[in-house]
Amino acid sequence: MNSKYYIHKEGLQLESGERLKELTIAYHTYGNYDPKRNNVIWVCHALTANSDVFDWWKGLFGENDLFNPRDYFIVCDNFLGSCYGTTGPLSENPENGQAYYHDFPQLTVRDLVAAHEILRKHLQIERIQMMIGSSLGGMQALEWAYLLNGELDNLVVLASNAKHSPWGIAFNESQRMAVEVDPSWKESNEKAGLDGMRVARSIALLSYRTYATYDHSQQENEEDKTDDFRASSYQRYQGEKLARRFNAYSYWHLSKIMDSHDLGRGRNGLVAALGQIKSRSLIIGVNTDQIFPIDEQRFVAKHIPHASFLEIKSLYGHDGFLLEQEQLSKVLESFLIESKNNEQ
Ligand SMILES: CC(=O)SCCNC(=O)CCNC(=O)[C@H](O)C(C)(C)COP(=O)(O)OP(=O)(O)OC[C@H]1O[C@@H](n2cnc3c(N)ncnc32)[C@H](O)[C@@H]1OP(=O)(O)O
Ligand SMILES: N[C@@H](CCO)C(=O)O
Repeated sequence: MNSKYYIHKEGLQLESGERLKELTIAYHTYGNYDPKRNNVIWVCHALTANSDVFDWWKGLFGENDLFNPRDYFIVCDNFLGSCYGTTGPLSENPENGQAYYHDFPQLTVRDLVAAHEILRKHLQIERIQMMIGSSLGGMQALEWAYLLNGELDNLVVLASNAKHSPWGIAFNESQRMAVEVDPSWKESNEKAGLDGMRVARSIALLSYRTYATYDHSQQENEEDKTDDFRASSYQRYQGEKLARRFNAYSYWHLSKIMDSHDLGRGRNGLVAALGQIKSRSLIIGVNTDQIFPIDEQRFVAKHIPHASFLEIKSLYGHDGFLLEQEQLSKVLESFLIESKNNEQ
């Protein structure tokens, strides 16, 4: 992946009151600052992605895509608690030299944003032309946009919300229950809870896709089948695919982080908090999203002073934000052109 690493020796005070003594942040940058340092695109990735945005968001980010290293200085960092290089449950706890495993502290979206802010200062980025985040990444982007003032020109939030819903929390709790009933979850090693996580990913996928997605991609070719259905092997394969690249501790924690998301907590509620966001904003929803229904994005757009709402169409439900690059590329290009015209 060729990540870069920043080690922040001062550590981080968490919202819970606990403290991470030392913090490593893994990140990627592509391109260079323009002479005015006004070409920074910062990406806040979603649940199981990583900082290599050119790898997982091709079609939107790449050498020949809208966000390319000739025109932009692109930054993406792996967020706190994940497992792609930034401090997480498998990292060494400086207090005892062992991996944190079950002792990793509970985090909130605000802690993740505090880590992004540490990296922004380390990279001496004074102004971000556009921040883009989707799903859990969109939660971080909104939270960070609330905290930034003149430093952020444009905000793009995709398939996300301002406070996680009871429906979303229920899906997350069901996934944690799957991890917790795995007998190996009680152990302290890298493989603990992996069977449970396989089930959890299968549950999650039902919220990321739709009836129509499965109807389209998992129909049987044989008429008289009574077992071994394609949809069954698909669910199992998806669990397996995640187990090859993730760990159950991070997965468990990330779902808790998502549940913690409430932009209005301690800030006189959501409407007041959204009203404080100064950046020009584009809030995008996927018409078939079952887990972050588009009314959530309409609400966000309605209460940010300089925001517009846009709906993209997809067969893929929530995961449409990762797959509909062509539609996204067009709308984001227009958004950036309008933004430049407004500046002149
Ligand atoms: C190191 C890394 O990999 S890092 C990060 C990469 N991932 C991320 O960034 C997270 C974001 N990405 C994602 O969540 C997903 O990749 C998405 C949403 C973009 C796409 O989902 P996918 O799982 O690739 O697509 P889809 O749902 O079409 O499934 C295709 C896979 O299922 C397999 N599959 C399809 N039908 C079946 C079936 N009936 N039975 C078994 N397997 C099946 C395909 O062979 C394919 O396998 P492959 O991924 O090994 O090639
Ligand atoms: N399917 C994506 C998005 C979830 O919001 C992921 O695993 O990161």
